Amino acid sequence: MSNSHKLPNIVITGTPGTGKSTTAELLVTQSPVPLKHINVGELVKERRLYENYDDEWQSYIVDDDKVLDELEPMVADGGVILDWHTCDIFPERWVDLVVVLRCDHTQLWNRLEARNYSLKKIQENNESEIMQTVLEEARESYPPEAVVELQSESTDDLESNVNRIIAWIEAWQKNNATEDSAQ
Ligand SMILES: Nc1ncnc2c1ncn2[C@@H]1O[C@H](COP(=O)(O)OP(=O)(O)O)[C@@H](O)[C@H]1O
Repeated sequence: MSNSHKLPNIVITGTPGTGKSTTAELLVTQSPVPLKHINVGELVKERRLYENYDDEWQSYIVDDDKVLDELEPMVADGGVILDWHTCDIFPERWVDLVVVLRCDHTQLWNRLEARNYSLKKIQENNESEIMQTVLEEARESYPPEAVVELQSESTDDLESNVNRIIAWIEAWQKNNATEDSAQ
């Protein structure tokens, strides 16, 4: 995708509560280039891209094929931020950068408690963060140079993460412009 698009697609992933949406929203407002934030979890709900709802885990059983069909035209032109707690379903060719947000588990616990998640769901997510499940998933699904792990525990982290992603986008554009003119 990087060869045929003027802007990169970026996945922002991480355990629920690590700060994906907050980071994506700030990135959209601060980016010098236009970016579109897609909260994939919201999209799944709005467009019913699920098989059913699991009461016990309080979550949707997502229909991956439906999600991919829905997203394909949206990512085609680049400049999209895909915000989701999982990343391995997105084809490698769609994605130019995968940002995995991380958070100290005590702080994560408090954030999820503030969301009124059930104890079971808080424990599940907390354990997943400790086991760095999403990071492992990203590393298994994308080339090492495409995966960046960033802490998201403070407002300073938030600002510096957004600045780093913007710097990365600018570098990507420069490389891409060089590739375009060389063709
Ligand atoms: N870097 C950060 N520093 C402080 N609070 C944060 C940070 N990132 C996220 N938060 C807070 O944590 C909560 C969860 O953030 P959110 O962006 O909704 O997470 P996610 O999209 O990963 O589920 C929100 O209340 C948000 O304000």
